[in-house]
Parts: sequence; structure tokens; C-alpha cells
Amino acid sequence: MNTNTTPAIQAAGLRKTFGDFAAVEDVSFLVPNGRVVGLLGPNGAGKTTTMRMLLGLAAPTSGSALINGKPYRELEHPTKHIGAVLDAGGLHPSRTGRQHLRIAAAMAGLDAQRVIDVLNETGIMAAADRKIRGYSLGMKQRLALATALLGEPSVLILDEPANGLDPAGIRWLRNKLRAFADDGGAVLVSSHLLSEIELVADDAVVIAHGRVAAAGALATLTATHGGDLESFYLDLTATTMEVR
Ligand SMILES: Nc1ncnc2c1ncn2[C@@H]1O[C@H](COP(=O)(O)OP(=O)(O)OP(=O)(O)O)[C@@H](O)[C@H]1O
Repeated sequence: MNTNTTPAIQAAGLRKTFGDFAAVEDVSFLVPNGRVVGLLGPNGAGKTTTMRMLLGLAAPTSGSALINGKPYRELEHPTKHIGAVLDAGGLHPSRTGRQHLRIAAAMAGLDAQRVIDVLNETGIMAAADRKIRGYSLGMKQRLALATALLGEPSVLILDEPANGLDPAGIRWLRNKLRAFADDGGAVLVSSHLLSEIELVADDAVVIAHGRVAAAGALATLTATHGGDLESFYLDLTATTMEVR
């Protein structure tokens, strides 16, 4: 179980190279319980690579990526600690949403009742028995989030989770993430929708060219820009607009 002194997410000196290209360089930040942290940065900045290292999907070249104090691969029941939405496109098209969740629940040793719970919680019960190939992008995002929530984790890592959601879906997601953190959970969410991050996040970590360009409470970061995240972000990243 997590304690108050153990950060839910801790990246320390994270580095990832592909050949001689450094995708992530000396990235350090914390996500404490009770906070929503926005991971921001231009295309190719290193956000997804950072998340993949936290989730044990990519091995850091150096540094450490800890969830509730341990590397992902050392967590005894990872799905009970952490849920992730990385790529809603990676769902098997010929399965139904319910089948997909049943398989995920069985693989994680979770009670089948959780499938019903998350289908209801994410508003896709009506589509549960339709094949995923017929789902809209927004429905796939909801199914991906339902999968992340199966194990009742205390940590969520979400890569562009609002992608494809309609305005009602975006508001629903915002309320969901806020409630999750207010219940003591920790959320790391990447997004290019700065107005959305402004509404939902407590803190932000801005990555540019693989390095942390700024990190801290949103209000503190944006104080010099009248509290406007967009102008702060654009000023900060003005020299790093090129996609790597
Ligand atoms: N497996 C890989 N092999 C080689 N290069 C990679 C690999 N994965 C990522 N990269 C490179 O690392 C850099 C960071 O990519 P990453 O996907 O982490 O960026 P991102 O911040 O998530 O970008 P976006 O906002 O466009 O999704 C990019 O230049 C990308 O091309």
C-alpha cells in the first residue's frame, strides 16, 4: 500500500536513447497522491517515451521510474496500483467491449463484477456487446479508460485521453480525473489541449527536446503570464517548435 511519504509516481534522472538519439534526457518529477499532473510538450518532446518507461514498456537507459516506490515490473499486482491509457487504437477489433474487459480482468485475476462496474462507470454499457471495430474513437477511449480502471488502481497514466471525445465526453473525463485525485489517487495526463489541462490539472511538467523545461503548480508557473497557461507554454517552447 502506498504511504503518504512515497510519491505515487517518481521519475528520477530518466534517460532513454534510441541509437545515438536521446528521446528523454535527465527527466525528474513527482506525482503525489491527490494531484492531477499535466505532462505537456511539443510533438516529439518525449512524453510518450517517459510514460512508457513508467509503465515498464520501455527500459530506461539510465535513471529510475517508480510507481508507489517500485519499478512497474516489481509491483506484485500492477493493475491494482496503476491503470494506463496509452493507445486506444490497440484494441482487438473483432472482440466486443465486454469480451475485451473480461479477458483483461481474467488476466489480472480480477472479479468479473469489475467488468460490469467499469462499463457502467465509463458510460459504454449500451455498447458492451458490440464489436470494437464499430466503436468511434471516443468510445474506444472510454473502453481504454474502463480497462485502466478495472483493478481499482490508485495511479492513472493517460496519454492524450481526451483524443476523440466529444464535448460531453471531455467534461465527463475532466470530472472523472478530478474525482479520482480528490479520492486520493494520482493522475499523470498528457495532452495538447492546454485549455483542458488548465481546467483539470493541479501541476504541470513541460518537456521540450526530451528535457524538463518547467515543472510546478499551474498557478505558480503561469503567474508571470496572468495565469494563462497557453501564453506561458508558447513562450517557454517558442524555440523548440520543430518536431524532432
Ligand atoms: N522506438 C523508437 N525508436 C526510435 N525513436 C523513437 C522511438 N520512440 C520514440 N522515438 C522518438 O523519440 C522522440 C520522442 O517521442 P515521443 O513519442 O516520446 O514524443 P511525444 O512527446 O509523446 O510526442 P507527441 O506529442 O507527438 O505524441 C521522437 O523524436 C520520436 O521519434
